[in-house]
Amino acid sequence: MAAQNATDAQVVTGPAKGPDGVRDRETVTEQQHLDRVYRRLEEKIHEAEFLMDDAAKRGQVGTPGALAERDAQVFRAGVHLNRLNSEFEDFLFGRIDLLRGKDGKKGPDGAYTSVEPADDAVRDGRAEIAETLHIGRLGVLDADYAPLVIDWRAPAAAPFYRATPVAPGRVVRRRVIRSKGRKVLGVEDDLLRPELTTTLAGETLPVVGDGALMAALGQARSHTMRDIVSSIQAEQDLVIRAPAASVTEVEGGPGTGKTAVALHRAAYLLYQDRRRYAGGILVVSPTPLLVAYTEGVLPSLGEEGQVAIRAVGSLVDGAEADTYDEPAVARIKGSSRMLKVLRKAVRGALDLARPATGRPAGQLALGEDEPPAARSVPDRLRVVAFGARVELDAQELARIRTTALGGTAPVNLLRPRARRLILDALWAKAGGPRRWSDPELAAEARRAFDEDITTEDDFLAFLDAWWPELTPRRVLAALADERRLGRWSRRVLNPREVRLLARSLARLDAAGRGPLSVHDVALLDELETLLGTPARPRAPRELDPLEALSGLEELMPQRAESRRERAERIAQERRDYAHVIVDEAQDLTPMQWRMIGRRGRHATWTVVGDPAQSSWSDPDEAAAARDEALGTRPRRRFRLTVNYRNPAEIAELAAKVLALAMPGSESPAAVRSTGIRPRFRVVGGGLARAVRAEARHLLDEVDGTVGVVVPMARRAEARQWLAGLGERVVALGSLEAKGLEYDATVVVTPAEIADESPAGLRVLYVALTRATQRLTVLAGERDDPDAAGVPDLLRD
Ligand SMILES: Nc1ncnc2c1ncn2[C@@H]1O[C@H](COP(=O)(O)OP(=O)(O)OP(=O)(O)O)[C@@H](O)[C@H]1O
Repeated sequence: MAAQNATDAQVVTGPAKGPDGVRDRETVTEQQHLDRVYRRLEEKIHEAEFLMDDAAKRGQVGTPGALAERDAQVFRAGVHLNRLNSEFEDFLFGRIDLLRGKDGKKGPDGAYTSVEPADDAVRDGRAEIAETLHIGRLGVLDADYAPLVIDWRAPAAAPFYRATPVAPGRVVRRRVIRSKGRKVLGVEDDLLRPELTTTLAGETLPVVGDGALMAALGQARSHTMRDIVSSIQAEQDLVIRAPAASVTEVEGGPGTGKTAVALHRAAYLLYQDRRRYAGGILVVSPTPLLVAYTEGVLPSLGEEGQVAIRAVGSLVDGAEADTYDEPAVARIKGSSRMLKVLRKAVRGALDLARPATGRPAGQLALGEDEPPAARSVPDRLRVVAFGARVELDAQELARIRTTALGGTAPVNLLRPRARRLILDALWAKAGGPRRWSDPELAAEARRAFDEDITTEDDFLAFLDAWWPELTPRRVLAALADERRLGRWSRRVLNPREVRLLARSLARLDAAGRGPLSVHDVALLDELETLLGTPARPRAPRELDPLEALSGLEELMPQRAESRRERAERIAQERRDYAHVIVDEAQDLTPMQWRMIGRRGRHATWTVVGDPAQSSWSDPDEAAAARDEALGTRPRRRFRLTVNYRNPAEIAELAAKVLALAMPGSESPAAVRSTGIRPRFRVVGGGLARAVRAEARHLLDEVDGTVGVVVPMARRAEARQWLAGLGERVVALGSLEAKGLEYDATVVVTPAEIADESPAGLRVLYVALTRATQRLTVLAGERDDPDAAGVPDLLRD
């Protein structure tokens, strides 16, 4: 690991490569340790199987005590089996050799806890290694409870990530072990106190190779993200292990590891406090593509099904957004001004249909399949009471509705109140209060009166039509009527905005069915809160006593749902999380912040983002909404400074756009350079041909993936351009590129991307920072390319 804490973008080169003999010997040493670890794991598997067996027998005894004991044993044994049987690519990946510490105290993992060396640990530039720790994905103790492997999240593992030559603590040598399954492939060392002569078991400490981090960064990319557990850098480790109190805010430019850090932090929090966080962490991602790209990371860290990772357009159950609004519409839908409009809409929506003049209540057409908006709102109610007809007319009904709607309670929850007011009015009109002088008899008569009326089918039909239970989708669809929307948004939206918004929602039918955009989903969520869901009797759920033990389901194959199903179920059942992680936070609109805020009212938060990559046009408004969602909770801020994704040559080009997009902001320092400069091509004989040719060229150049980033408006056609080129290449709209990375990218017509929205330059900056190895820029006419094909925006 050569570049630990390479905050100034310089690779701290490790010591010279050891001779092959030393390398082989050290590899054998680590192989022996790994063999020991696996032998111990096998013993544990046998133990676990025995426990499972034994527990099953105890279960047959059948007393409550025996059952509880069986449950606990099955659970523990199951946890072991499940973990031990997992195929880890590199179960063991690190080792640190440490000096004697200040005191002799040991932690629960069997390692010494002292961070600093004892005063006399070094004498005359000589020291002995007093402790060697191996770091891996899970902790393993030997039969005597001595640590064979320390879990990467345990406090004792922190020096592996944090020690630097400037502040080495007790660490003398840090070793990255490359292994696959049971085989050690090689080791790379990093000497943190090169000035010392250090001995290990009497021999001079051998040191081998360098470049573990660089090897990781240079690897070909696939369509799924890898974990970085063996090469987390010091500044990243500080974020991952930051205490979960209140809000942890992380900023950093493209490629600084924000997403990786956020996911590793989720795993760390689970390790720290499983009771609190299991099933209770929500990660919000900007796009379904980024969800798909990142969702394998937590399972590879041994945390399966415990964290809900959801795209911001999929946070509302049953609403899967697959459409992007044009920027002007997105801007309206995302703005907090929409809150005022929606507040009016939920109350106004009760009057959606035209009054059905002259039609008596009880003869209303209320066909089940009829869309709600087509139903008529009755303008009078007639009942028979005390042998006479009693009627409430349109004016009286309107008055009752206004009274019922007073206050801010959710509209659907006000229906019982409205019903009561109607019965009061009918009772009064029928002369009920005058008929009985005895209060008890009067109360009895009133009860009978209410019961008679409310069990009439006609009355129930009236109520359903006059105060229907509104759904968020129905109200959203109601905004598609320009005149109605104009009324509800008076002095909030201007006529042009009203037109744009209404037109964009015309995609939905009257019941709100139809394609939703990402921004519609936040509106639906807001509407759900404003409308409220009336309590309904629930079907009693059959309880299995084993379910009381958290995490058990995933261990019982015969009953288990798939892991993905489980994660989805957790997400559906939970509305309020213990920890909310927001990735690409700079892109959230005020309405989206409100939606996410509702899911983390009692949560602690980790918020990662980069203002320079924001595709939201009004950052101040979004910042205000973010403040509101996060409330007054104290915030701890971190900054990541090193770009691990882009080689310096690509980062340098992107920095030119950054200077235009956000003058004065700093680019993160690229940690490596490839010597390969970005390529420029001018679109000559047609865009499709040029893009296809360039994609082909790059597929030959790299082993992994190629991403072709196009303006949003060209998204659909771009997929056709690449047809038949295979799975390594994908086309994506500029907004979809967020958070993703490819070995090589083609950025198509930068000026068009920049012109697509007020935040277009920042969107272009995102597009230019996706490549790990190669970048080609294809300039169109609007790019005004120079003789070398360099677009105007990318020139010095
Ligand atoms: N310590 C590390 N060791 C190895 N690889 C790393 C490390 N840190 C980051 N990376 C790699 O760098 C790349 C960028 O990381 P990541 O996507 O998390 O960055 P980001 O800050 O979220 O970027 P963006 O803002 O562009 O979305 C990933 O391939 C990640 O695996």
